[in-house]
Amino acid sequence: MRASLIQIAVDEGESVESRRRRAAALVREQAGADLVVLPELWTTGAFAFDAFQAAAETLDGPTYEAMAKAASDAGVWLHAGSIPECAPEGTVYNTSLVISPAGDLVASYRKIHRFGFDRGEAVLMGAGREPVTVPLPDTTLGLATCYDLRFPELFRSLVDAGAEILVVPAGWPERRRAHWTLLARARAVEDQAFVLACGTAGAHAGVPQAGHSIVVDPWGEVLAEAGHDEEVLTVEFDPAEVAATRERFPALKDRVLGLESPRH
Ligand SMILES: O=C(O)CCC(=O)C(=O)O
Repeated sequence: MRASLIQIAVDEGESVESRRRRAAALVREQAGADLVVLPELWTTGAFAFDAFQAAAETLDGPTYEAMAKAASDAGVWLHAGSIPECAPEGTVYNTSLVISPAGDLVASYRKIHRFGFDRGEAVLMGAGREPVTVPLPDTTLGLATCYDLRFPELFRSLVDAGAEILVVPAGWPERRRAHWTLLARARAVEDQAFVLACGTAGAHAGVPQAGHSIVVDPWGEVLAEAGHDEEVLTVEFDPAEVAATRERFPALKDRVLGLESPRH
């Protein structure tokens, strides 16, 4: 499988429309890849809280339209990152879209763990409730978004549902870059899965972004890592390595579920 992670720059000086055009052009340039991934909230920026409401769109809105066309022109599976989704009842969610090479929306995932404690996304957006996996022809994707990376139980539920490639679009800040790399590797090792974690470059709302998109194999080895600036990170790997790793080192089979409460 050939995957391209588009670590697009999200800077304040650029309009949403311009960035959408640039993202579509970058997706088209990935013709020949099997899977292309964009980051979290790349239309507005993950920290541009004031922009969420105005930029919120429906699942069939302008970002889906532009990305569906780009995916079908390039003939790729596209994880189009996430958008501020305006749901029919008016709630805004941080929602990822997966689009087939025919341009169909095959899955959407509303971010479950909202970031910000008592501000930002945590108060402005609704929380998703449903983990989502996406079957591709030869493997299965498990979807998570940014802050979700800190919650291993979500990833275990994706693995239990058959996920072999964990795709994590993010808008991770530079300040906590060490956590990003460490957590991406931890999720890969403990879940014996590929992790494709695609962040943004640039700076918006006073928050410099980490970049450093990363692809980790089921043994925890880093297959590729981007730098700090806008970049397309391309990597080739064999999804069958997941089954081989789980067979060779069957730690997942030793899970003990339903533990009793700790004794005091
Ligand atoms: O967990 C972190 O440090 C960053 C999370 C984040 O920026 C987000 O979920 O938008």
